[in-house]
Amino acid sequence: MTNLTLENISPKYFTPRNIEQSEIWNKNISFLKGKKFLIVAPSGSGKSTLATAILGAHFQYEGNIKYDQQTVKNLHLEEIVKNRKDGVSLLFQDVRLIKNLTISENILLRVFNKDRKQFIPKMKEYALRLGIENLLNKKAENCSYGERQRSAIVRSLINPTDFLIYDECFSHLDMNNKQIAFSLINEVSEESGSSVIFFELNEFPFAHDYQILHL
Ligand SMILES: Nc1ncnc2c1ncn2[C@@H]1O[C@H](COP(=O)(O)OP(=O)(O)OP(=O)(O)O)[C@@H](O)[C@H]1O
Repeated sequence: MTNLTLENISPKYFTPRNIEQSEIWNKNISFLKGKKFLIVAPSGSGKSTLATAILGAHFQYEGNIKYDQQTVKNLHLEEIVKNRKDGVSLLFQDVRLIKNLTISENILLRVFNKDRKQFIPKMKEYALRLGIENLLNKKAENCSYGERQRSAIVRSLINPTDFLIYDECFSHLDMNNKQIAFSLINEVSEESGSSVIFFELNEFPFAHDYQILHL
């Protein structure tokens, strides 16, 4: 997928405050593969609503979301599921690791039916960068929230989709880990040619070259 388009979308179950000023709701926006975006919005303004709508997880919005020329609302469930393997992935705000699997098992789930062994060196390298290399054999349920967040970031990068979406993915990380994770996401996405779309409460407190959009 090279183009993710939002056509005049607005949520059905609530009306965002300041919707007229929004740079996204009720506008036409095209996210081009390879470009980087930071969507800034206060709590309750609809970040998770928009992120999950883009993933095709619900259709509770007016307007249309398109994957290239295809309208997401018209896709069959199997096509949406297929698309999540290589088109669009979302790191949910609540992380969603499978609690009784180890961190490495959770990470390698994103490899699907490819040969897992070939992804192990990359997993170890990313885990080392994020300081979780000693947790790979630990069950997710026994890890702290910040450790799970770092693990989920590795999972998102192990077999990257065309569009990588992150919903407040640094919320439990200290500044040092935030910067390390941000750099890793940039490096991997640039190598794979993926787009990155961050949803954040505030702008990043460090230098970046992301296009900022206010929800
Ligand atoms: N399924 C739903 N049905 C009805 N209202 C909902 C539903 N999901 C979310 N809302 C409401 O929609 C609004 C936006 O919620 P959303 O979770 O998208 O915001 P957010 O910007 O991600 O918030 P936060 O930063 O606090 O996580 C809120 O007022 C919320 O209560």
